[in-house]
Amino acid sequence: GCQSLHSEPDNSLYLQLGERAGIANVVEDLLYLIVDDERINEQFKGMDVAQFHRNLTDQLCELSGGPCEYSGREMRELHAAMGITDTQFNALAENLILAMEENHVPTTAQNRLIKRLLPLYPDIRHL
Ligand code: HEM
Repeated sequence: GCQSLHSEPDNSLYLQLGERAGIANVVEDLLYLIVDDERINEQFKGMDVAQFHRNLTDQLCELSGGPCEYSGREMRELHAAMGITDTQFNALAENLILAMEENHVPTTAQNRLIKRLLPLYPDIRHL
């Protein structure tokens, strides 16, 4: 009841994901899945793996209500030239779900994170 009167940010998803350390593990496993996935691995050739890991971890931390600030480039600016197809977008989402499964993230939390990523779709897919 009284809780809703305070404007505390909701960090329950962040906690379900295991905080920043848990998210970092998910992103690491996501990277292995990307490398093995013929649908998308060509796009990722030559990227800075450490920077990608740090920035995506910060982004998912922030999006889940955690105390992080994404400091990478805008989604549209990053992905505009890549010509990303719907199939490729879905492949990445699928790999993220698999990486969360591997880290025993509850299905409800998986769904909540995917839901928060969907608004980024228009900025990521081929424009
Ligand atoms: C929900 C979907 C996605 C999210 C949230 C996302 C997020 C990000 C973030 C945060 C970065 C910055 C990492 C850095 O600074 O290096 C990034 C870079 C990148 N993304 Fe995505 N991305 C998504 C979908 C995709 C898809 C579907 C592809 C290709 C199939 C893709 C290809 C790349 C590549 C190649 C980079 C590295 C760019 C570079 O180093 O210049 N992304 N993405």
